[in-house]
Amino acid sequence: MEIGFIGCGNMAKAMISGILAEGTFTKDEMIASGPSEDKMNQISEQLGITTTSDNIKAAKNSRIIVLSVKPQMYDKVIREIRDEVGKDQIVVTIAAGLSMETVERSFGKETKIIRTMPNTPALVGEGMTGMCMNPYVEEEEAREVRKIFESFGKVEIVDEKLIDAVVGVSGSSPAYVYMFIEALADAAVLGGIPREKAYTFAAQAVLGSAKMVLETKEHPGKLKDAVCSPAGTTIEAVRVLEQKGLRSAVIEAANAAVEVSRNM
Ligand SMILES: NC(=O)C1=CN([C@@H]2O[C@H](COP(=O)(O)OP(=O)(O)OC[C@H]3O[C@@H](n4cnc5c(N)ncnc54)[C@H](OP(=O)(O)O)[C@@H]3O)[C@@H](O)[C@H]2O)C=CC1
Ligand SMILES: O=C(O)[C@@H]1CCC=N1
Repeated sequence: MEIGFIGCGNMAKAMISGILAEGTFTKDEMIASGPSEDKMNQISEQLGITTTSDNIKAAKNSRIIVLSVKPQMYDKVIREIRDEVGKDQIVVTIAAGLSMETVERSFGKETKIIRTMPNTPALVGEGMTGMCMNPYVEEEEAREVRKIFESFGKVEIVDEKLIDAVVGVSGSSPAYVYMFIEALADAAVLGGIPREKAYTFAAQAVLGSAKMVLETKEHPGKLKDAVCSPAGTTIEAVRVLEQKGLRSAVIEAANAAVEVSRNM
């Protein structure tokens, strides 16, 4: 197998779907493992990849091993598979709060580790991943894993000390953005728009705004100013958002996520 996922929950499924949609690997080149045989059979039916309830089988047979369990499960899972992981295999972590040093300590030997922080929009090919690697990883190997992650979105190589900040800005942030979309859609419903259409209006406005930032490379403040007509509707909404502390709420919220990741 080219790639094996140990643990196949929300994040692994998003990544696998993204990889398959892009054709980076075929179904036959991927394996995933998890504790529940029933759940793994369901995933095999849904995604068409090989699944197993045996983590050792998934680890032993994969060139690249993605540890996609909750951070609290890492040590247990690594102890289970470590004797089967050779020095040529690449271990990719996606957990918040777990340093490469901690992961290497659990392996108890020199191990090629690539630490990443992806996000769930990988499912639709619009993920954002922060990535770093330890010195045992060859440049070519890092390039390959980067390419895999680029098959479902954008990738930035960062220093490991910045990964906690990546959790705040992109790992966790889809949740805050969904809350914003939900609230905007509620306001649309209040204004008389049917609920289903309200989500389209709200989500498309967020998507388009994000695209404007990425594609025009203009400062977001400048783009905001261009929407605000003098004495118009938007500046009134901006006034209320400032009054209610939107910016401060977002900064405090993202920083709270960063702090949890730092202290995990
Ligand atoms: N969700 C997100 O947006 C993001 C998550 N992450 C990271 O991804 C990792 C996984 O998160 P997420 O996908 O949300 O979590 P999930 O709970 O959805 O997935 C974890 C999976 O691990 C399985 N599992 C539990 N115990 C074992 C075991 N002993 N061996 C193998 N598999 C096991 C679970 O199976 P079962 O359900 O049967 O118990 C479950 O399917 C975390 O480390 C998190 O920090 C990173 C970026 C974004
Ligand atoms: O909530 C979490 O801990 C994980 C990490 C980033 C997004 N979800």
